[in-house]
Amino acid sequence: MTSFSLLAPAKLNLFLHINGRREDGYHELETLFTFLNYGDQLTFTLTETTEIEVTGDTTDIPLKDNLIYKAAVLLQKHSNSVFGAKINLTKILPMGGGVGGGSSDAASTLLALNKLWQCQLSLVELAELGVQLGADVPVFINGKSALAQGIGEKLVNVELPSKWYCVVHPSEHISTAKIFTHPDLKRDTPKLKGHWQQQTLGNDCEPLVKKLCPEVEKTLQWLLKYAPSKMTGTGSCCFVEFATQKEAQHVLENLPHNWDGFIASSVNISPAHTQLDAIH
Ligand SMILES: C[C@@](CO)(OP(=O)(O)O)[C@H](O)COP(=O)(O)OP(=O)(O)OC[C@H]1O[C@@H](n2ccc(N)nc2=O)[C@H](O)[C@@H]1O
Ligand SMILES: Nc1ncnc2c1ncn2[C@@H]1O[C@H](COP(=O)(O)OP(=O)(O)O)[C@@H](O)[C@H]1O
Repeated sequence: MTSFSLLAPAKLNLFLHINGRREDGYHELETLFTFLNYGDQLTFTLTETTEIEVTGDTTDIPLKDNLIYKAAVLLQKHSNSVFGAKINLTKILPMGGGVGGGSSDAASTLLALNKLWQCQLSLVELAELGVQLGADVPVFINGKSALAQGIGEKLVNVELPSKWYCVVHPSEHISTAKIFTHPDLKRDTPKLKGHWQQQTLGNDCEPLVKKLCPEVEKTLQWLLKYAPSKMTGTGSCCFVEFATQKEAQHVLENLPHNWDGFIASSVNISPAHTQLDAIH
C-alpha cells in the first residue's frame, strides 16, 4: 500500500482537574479522554525522495509550524527513513477549540508514516516521540479512551459507554498557553480518591475561561436548556451528552444561526486505529 487516508479524530475531555504546576511550567492533570467519530481527513502518499509535502487546508499555518510536518520530520529523523511523503489535509475540526485537532493530526501522521515507511516502531515508542510535539499527542497514539495523569501522557485505558454529543464552537479563540499561564487558574484540585465513575467531575479551566470569554459563558448557559453542559480542554468548545443521535441532532437544529457546531458519537477505539488496522 503506497497511499491511504486516515481520520484524525476529535477528543473530548469529559472532566479535567489540575492538581499542580511543575517546575517546567507544565501542569499535573487528571483528565478523562474520549474519542469522537468525527475529525480531520488526512491522505498519505509514499514518495521516493525525502521531501515532506503538506497540501490542502493548511493556509494559516507556516509549514515549519504545522504539527503534521513536524511529526513527519521527527519520525523521519528518528528512523533514518530514506522515504518522504505527500500529505493532504482536509481540516474539519475547529483550531484551538479544545478538541485536539492539531495533536490528532500529528498522531495520525506518526501512525500512518510508521506504516508507510515500515519503521516498525511500537505505539509506546511513537507516543514518546509524540509527546515532544504536544502533551495531548500520546492519547491519540494510544488510541483508546483513557484516564490520563502526569501532563496528560500517563494513560490508563477505560471502557466508556458510547454516547452522542453536540459540540458547539464559540467564535472566540482561546490559547491553551494563555489559560495555563493565567494567575487565576485553579491549580490545586486534590488527586482523585476512589472511582471517578462515582463522582460528579468538572473542568478546572471552565471558571477562568468563562470569565475571560463571555461567548463561552453564553454557550454553556444556552446548552443547559438541553442537558448539563461542559467545556472541553482549555476551550472554547462546549458540549452536551445524550444517549441518542436524535437528542443531539435536536440541539444542533436549534443552534442560533451564527453559531457553529456538530454532532458525533463517542468510540472507545480511535477511528484512526480502526482504519489503520484494516490496511494491509
Ligand atoms: C489542555 C489540554 C487537555 O487535553 O487540551 P487542549 O485544550 O489544548 O485541547 C491538553 O493538555 C493540552 O495539550 P497540548 O495542546 O498538546 O499542549 P502543548 O502543546 O504541550 O502545550 C500547550 C501549552 O499548554 C501548557 N500545558 C499543556 C499541558 C499541560 N499538562 N500543562 C500545561 O501547562 C504548556 O505549557 C503550553 O504552554
Ligand atoms: N495541523 C494543525 N492543525 C491544527 N492546529 C495546528 C496544526 N499545526 C499547528 N497547529 C497549531 O496548534 C494550535 C492548537 O491547535 P488544536 O490542536 O486545534 O487546538 P486545541 O489543542 O485547543 O484542541 C493551533 O492554534 C495552531 O496554531
